[in-house]
Amino acid sequence: MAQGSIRPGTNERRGTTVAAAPRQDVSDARRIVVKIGSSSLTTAAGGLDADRVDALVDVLVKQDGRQIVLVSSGAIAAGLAPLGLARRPSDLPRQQAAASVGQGLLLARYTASFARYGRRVGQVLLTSDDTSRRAHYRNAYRTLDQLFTLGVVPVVNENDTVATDEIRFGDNDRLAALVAHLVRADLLVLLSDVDGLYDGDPAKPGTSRIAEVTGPEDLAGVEIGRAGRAGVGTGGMVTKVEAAAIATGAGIPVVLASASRVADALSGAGVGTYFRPTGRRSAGRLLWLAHASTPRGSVTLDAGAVRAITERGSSLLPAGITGVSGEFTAGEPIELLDESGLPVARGLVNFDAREIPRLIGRSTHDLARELGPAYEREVVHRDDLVLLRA
Ligand SMILES: Nc1ncnc2c1ncn2[C@@H]1O[C@H](COP(=O)(O)OP(=O)(O)O)[C@@H](O)[C@H]1O
Ligand SMILES: N[C@@H](CCC(=O)OP(=O)(O)O)C(=O)O
Repeated sequence: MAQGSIRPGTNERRGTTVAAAPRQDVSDARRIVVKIGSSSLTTAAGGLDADRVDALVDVLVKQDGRQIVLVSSGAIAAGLAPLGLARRPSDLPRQQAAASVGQGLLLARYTASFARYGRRVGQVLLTSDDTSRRAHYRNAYRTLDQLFTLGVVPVVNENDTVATDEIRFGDNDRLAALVAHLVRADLLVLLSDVDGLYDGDPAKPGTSRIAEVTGPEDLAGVEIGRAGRAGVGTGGMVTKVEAAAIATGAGIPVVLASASRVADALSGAGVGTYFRPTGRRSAGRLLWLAHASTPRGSVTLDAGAVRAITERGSSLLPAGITGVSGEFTAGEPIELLDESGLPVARGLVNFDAREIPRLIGRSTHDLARELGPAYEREVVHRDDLVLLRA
């Protein structure tokens, strides 16, 4: 582990304190995505905890001059008791049934809680898959922006009832990072039942909180675990660290903190773990394409096509394709492989898989003459393509 670059902060259980670096970008942030996990919204018995919802809302409504998007998990957890389920089911249909019952209850809880301050909430349910499509991405942005304009607090969750295993986020951490990018947030705050990222399993003695992560090299050797104590969360720290990497890579700072310290986390105080931005801010939905979509198949490119898309920013034309695999329809995400089968890029394809064999190696001009003008199009347009290698 790169011990030198990790700044230890307060190890609350051991009572030692080291001053953390100031987080100016956190205190200056105006548009903020706050994500809260199931484990921070439930009672010990597993039901939705109204007091914890109120405690969160009490802080969020006091963020004067700031726009907040709340990404809230908890639909499945909230649906367990009404369905007589003792614990979170492991199969997708019962998880979806629980989410279907619980999402309404979750929103009703937020609606009542924000109403104490005369504030309204709006439900936004997103799937990972459709948000990588251009029209849907634009629409999601427009809806969220309009909710801000109207002073409504958007409460986002994954659309659990329609998401299949293949396209599911499952956890809301990466969804929150992509929403932060979608709304061009200045900050992402991930709230959990643990007060930050630890250098090992926090349940074990001798592990301590990491106050700041400056880049991926700081995480070498850190034991990032999955299971949560409460048994209602899903991704553990793995998905939180992945979410932090997505957001910081897009220029958005991240604070990972305990839900009970949300006020401090939002103020820029040295609580939790602060992940410093590593990349530049970027616009567009291509981040979604890289991180949210599940490719439905692939096409293999010859060396010239690989160079054209990686070095010249070109679209992928039929002439550069040597093979196709998988079942996909036009508009779906596919992977673009080099001749050795390694992924080069991901893109939204303009043809069905079954149409591609007869296009392979042909010029768009010839195809148009032979098959009609509809065939004079790229297989993947450059605007729908994201490179997976630098
Ligand atoms: N290195 C680590 N640092 C902090 N927490 C960790 C680490 N490894 C595993 N965890 C576990 O991750 C849990 C949080 O993840 P999860 O239960 O999915 O929460 P949430 O519902 O908030 O998304 C913590 O309760 C903790 O037990
Ligand atoms: N969409 C799901 C989120 C699943 C979940 O448990 O996520 P998290 O607690 O953030 O790890 C729900 O609302 O139950």
